[in-house]
Amino acid sequence: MELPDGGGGDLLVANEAVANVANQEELRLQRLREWLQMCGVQFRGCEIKPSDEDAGLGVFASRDNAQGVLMVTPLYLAITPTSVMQDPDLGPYFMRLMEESQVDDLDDDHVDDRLLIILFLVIERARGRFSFWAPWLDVLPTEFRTTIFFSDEELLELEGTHLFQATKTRLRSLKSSFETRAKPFADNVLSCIKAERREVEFQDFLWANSIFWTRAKSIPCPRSVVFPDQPTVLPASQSLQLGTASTDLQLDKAFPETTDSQIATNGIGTCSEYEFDSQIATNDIETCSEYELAPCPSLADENDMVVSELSSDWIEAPSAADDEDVMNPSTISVEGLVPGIDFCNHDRMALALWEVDGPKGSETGVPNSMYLVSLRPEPGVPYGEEIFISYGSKSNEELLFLYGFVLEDNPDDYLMIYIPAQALEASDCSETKKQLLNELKLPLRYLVPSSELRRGFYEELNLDSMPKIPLTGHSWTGHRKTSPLANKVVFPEDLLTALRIVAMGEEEVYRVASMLEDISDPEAGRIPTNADIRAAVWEVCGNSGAFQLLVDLLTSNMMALEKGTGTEAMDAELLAKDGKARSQIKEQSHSDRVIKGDEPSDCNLLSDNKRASVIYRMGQKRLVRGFLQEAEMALEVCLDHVSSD
Ligand SMILES: C[S@@+](CC[C@H](N)C(=O)[O-])C[C@H]1O[C@@H](n2cnc3c(N)ncnc32)[C@H](O)[C@@H]1O
Repeated sequence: MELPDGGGGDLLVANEAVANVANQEELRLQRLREWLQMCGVQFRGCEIKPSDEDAGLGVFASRDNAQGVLMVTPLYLAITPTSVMQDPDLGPYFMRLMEESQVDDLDDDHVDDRLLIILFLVIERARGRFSFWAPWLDVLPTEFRTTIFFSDEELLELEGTHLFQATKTRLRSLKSSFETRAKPFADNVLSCIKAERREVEFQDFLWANSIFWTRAKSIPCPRSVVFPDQPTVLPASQSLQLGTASTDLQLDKAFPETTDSQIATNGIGTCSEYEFDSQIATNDIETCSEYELAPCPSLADENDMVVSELSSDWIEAPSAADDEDVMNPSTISVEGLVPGIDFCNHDRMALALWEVDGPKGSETGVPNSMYLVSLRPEPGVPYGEEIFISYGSKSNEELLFLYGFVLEDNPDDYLMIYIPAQALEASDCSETKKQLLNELKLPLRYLVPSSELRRGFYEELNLDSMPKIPLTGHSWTGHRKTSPLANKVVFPEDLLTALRIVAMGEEEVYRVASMLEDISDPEAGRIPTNADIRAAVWEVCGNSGAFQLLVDLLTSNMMALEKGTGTEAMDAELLAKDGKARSQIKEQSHSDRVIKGDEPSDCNLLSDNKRASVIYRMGQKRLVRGFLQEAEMALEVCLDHVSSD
């Protein structure tokens, strides 16, 4: 057919190219489905396909009124430290690596369970078509929107936020880990096995790292899966490679049934996936190790942000699962990837979740499996609707850092308030203060949920519940009265105690020390308790120094944010213009866009990374403003209270 103008030919070529890509994608998906089924994954009313939400692939109802168990993945398919060490091809290399790493003890670059899985992914991907996992690896994302993938220019959109430093720190530590551990190991292994590539690059490591953190879960595994009774039994992947019709049966034998009781499920309420936020909210430095964008609590440079450990919510906080382990020794929490269920996208209000079925398979008929279950009431999920799970109540800071997306007006946002180590270091009697903080196990950084603002001074006054004054019964306690408005204070008591300690002047330190001395009697075995220390600090300091320091900290926090990227109002304007441009684009028909060959150019349209950054940083500015107002009002109230005494 003759085309009316020369441009028509180009358009045809462009459209053909688009169709070609779509066909390739469909082929890859088909291969994935067949592979998953061959591996024993059961689809019971759902399928994996591209998500409408610009979120890559997702899981969708494949029939009307889908309900109950929708997908089952046998746990022998999970990639866990155990499965890596038992891999028929790579296991011996990993065993040796672990042994060597124990001897080397390279501080930061030791090989932990997570690095083990990340290295496994790096190598399997480089093996290409020789990898047993190829059909799964082929459909996994190759591009990420997490901040470690931001260009330098995009990263500047985060200047002044916690994520700015955290991203740089994370990249530095990944680089070091790649050079000292990952590359030498992976290149060595790849030179000894069948593989498409013999060398790996830093980008491969970043890819594997992102795949792990965006998809890994803490799985309450039956003990028999983690420690199979017969380690010499043919491991899962090798049996599968044989490609026999009875693959499933062979695999089942790899993990013999035990007499252990049915393992506990990990649904909402019991699964720590859903409790990660509360872990953070405890502000406990020990339990908060999953996600620490915090400044180093040791006396590092103020700007030396660390991400000592980070976690996705696919990886849940350890506590609940650990509790489960203690209560039920037949399960052990193991971090790993579970092909199939790992395609579920996040919705904080999701009505589906994953659970683990025990050795008897009483929920699914598949012993030792993970399953996706929809709790949507009758009539269930309609055909074609996406089935989401909740990754937990996550702030935009976490979502962007760990998964590469944010939620507008995220109700789970929080503000990280930290006391710079320098402020402590530069203050009077810093050593004594450090001792007090250590004694009371008070960290220097706190996560304050945005929801706290709902009960602050700027909400309706509520004087019903009177504050509790810390009383220990010593003659010197109870003199300092608390303002009746103290129940409006939105900041955690631990943060206030830490601030009181850091803000103390020399004289106050001596007074606290002398009060504690009063009640000490080492010969009688009487030493001040933590409650005594808190009470003494309260008696001497009250709240004014703490609130003044807090106001100063939040003011400088706001200045850093605004110096980096402008005011909250400027961000709001950027988003409003972007929103307008986006809706205009939506109005254009899809075919229109295909014919034009690319996205309409609109200078108001923000790139996805920039838009996510603006949403996140605007939320941070809003929170700093809100908490600063609260701190200023609290300071005013407590100064009034002191002067009226
Ligand atoms: C566990 S994977 C889910 C499957 C993934 N969509 C895929 O294509 O393989 C998690 C990733 O999915 C994407 N994702 C999940 N939920 C999302 C959401 N609500 N909005 C945007 N992206 C989302 C993010 O890229 C995230 O890092």
